[in-house]
Amino acid sequence: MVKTIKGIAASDGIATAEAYLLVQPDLSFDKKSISDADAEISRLQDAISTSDDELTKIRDTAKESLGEEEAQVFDAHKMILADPEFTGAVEQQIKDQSVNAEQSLSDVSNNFISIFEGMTDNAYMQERAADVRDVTKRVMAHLLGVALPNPALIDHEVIVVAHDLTPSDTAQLNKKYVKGFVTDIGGRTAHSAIMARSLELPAVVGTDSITKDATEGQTIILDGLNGAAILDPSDEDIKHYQKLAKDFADQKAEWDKLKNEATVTADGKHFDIAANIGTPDDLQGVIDNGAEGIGLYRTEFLYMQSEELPSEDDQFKAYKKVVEGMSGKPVVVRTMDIGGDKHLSYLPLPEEMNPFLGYRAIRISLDRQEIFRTQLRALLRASAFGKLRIMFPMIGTLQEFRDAKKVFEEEKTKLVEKGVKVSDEIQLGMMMEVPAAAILADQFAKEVDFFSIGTNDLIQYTMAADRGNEHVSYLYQPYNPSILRLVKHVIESAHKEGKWAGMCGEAAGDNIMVPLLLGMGLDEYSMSATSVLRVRSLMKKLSTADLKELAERAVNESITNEDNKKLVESYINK
Ligand SMILES: C=C(OP(=O)(O)O)C(=O)O
Ligand SMILES: [Mg+2]
Repeated sequence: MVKTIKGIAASDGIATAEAYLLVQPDLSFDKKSISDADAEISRLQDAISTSDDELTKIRDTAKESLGEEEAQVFDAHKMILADPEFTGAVEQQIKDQSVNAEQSLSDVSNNFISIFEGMTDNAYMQERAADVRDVTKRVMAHLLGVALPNPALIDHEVIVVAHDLTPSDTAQLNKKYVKGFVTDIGGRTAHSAIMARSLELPAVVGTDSITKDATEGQTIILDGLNGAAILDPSDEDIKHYQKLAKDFADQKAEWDKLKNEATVTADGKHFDIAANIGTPDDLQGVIDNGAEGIGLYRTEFLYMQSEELPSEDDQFKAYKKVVEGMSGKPVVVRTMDIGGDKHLSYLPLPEEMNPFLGYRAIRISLDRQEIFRTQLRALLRASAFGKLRIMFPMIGTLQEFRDAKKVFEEEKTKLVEKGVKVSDEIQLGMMMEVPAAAILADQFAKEVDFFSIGTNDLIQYTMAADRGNEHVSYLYQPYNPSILRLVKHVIESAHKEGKWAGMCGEAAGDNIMVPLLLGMGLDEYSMSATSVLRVRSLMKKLSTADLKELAERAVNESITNEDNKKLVESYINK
């Protein structure tokens, strides 16, 4: 029977395919005493050998579809299974303590994990903890006879159904077969949603219940435009959505015509529309969509896709590729923004009650300066190949900005002394995403070269509402006058000091927000590459002269987010 599940529209597009449940099974077990140790060891060996066969298959498929680097992690898993120190210890404990294989595996694995995680001065060994955890899960699933989802083995078109997808889960999806995803939790500005938009994968998040509603192999229509998943659709539904998909494709073809045009409003004012990227692989999408620069390169994805801290040379290659690939157009690179919902398996962070308010971004960089300095050296070297700008994430105090700038200057001086070529025109700016900094924007503006407003975090922190929590997603209110006042203050403060202000949060590509931002004089708009042409088309129809007054009303007269949504809608439809 047809069932429609509502959620949050996270990435545009419509897709129809079979459901693939990416759901972690229950791996809990009871401790049992056993009398026949040999039989128990043979059960363990069967589970290990099945896991090993499975890993060979996964590695080969991953290599073909995702590349050598992504496949290497599975080799590391196979090595653990082949390591007699690990498997021998599990067998020994079964014999010595007469316990079941599940208990012994769990004890030995926990022991290895805590030893590896304790090696705080050896990043390589720390990484092995994540591998042991993963491989233990696989063997445990076989011991318990439950199925573990293996997304790397997907070989036909599917829509992934999951409770949640981490950014690294999302990075591993093979676009050839995965046509979209739908999750129980999450919000529009969570990083997996942002990645879905850059991968052009339709996505619906925050449905609350999709993992319970959908069954493996069931047909799903995913409506990423309106935020719905239709399970077991009728012929009529299929026809309706085919029409919607066609209209969307026609609309996109219309926008495509603007690809080689500059972004100019109806009254002849030029604005820069830039794109946000996560990896150098996203560059093609930026060029295909005619962006006038890169306004945010989220470099943490380079760290997340690596098995260890990326070396200076590896980083240099990635940054050079992006800067060079943009052929002289500006590229704003943000230094590593780890923490919150972005993790590195090889850099275990302390368990925190509130990770978004914790040890993250510039706070880590200033504390672990060897990581920060390596990144800055790689960036400085890449600066010789194009128009590089650097910004720091999560700056909350002027002291943090000054400290980060000092480290940058020190690394620059050292490289110049060594005769390394670096650009003398690198602008240094900051993300405006912490309310404390936005309120003091007038003071920061004297010391930075530019601001880039990160509305995803600025809204989360101003409204005190977790950006990834669907239960409070109604508080994601970009047009709320409280947010608009902060944004206006940031833009005006920049302009007073002769600096520029951009926005790289998701709101920069929002149809209601854009007219307000034009009215406030925002200089640069950076968004998912797939939004660039839609926004260029919108700006062509707008006149900044009228919008100044509209923005004034939105900031000074309106009280709610809804008021402002209506205000802009009635202006556009007039
Ligand atoms: C652009 C932003 O950064 P991120 O989404 O990576 O936190 C933001 O916070 O708005
Ligand atoms: Mg942010």
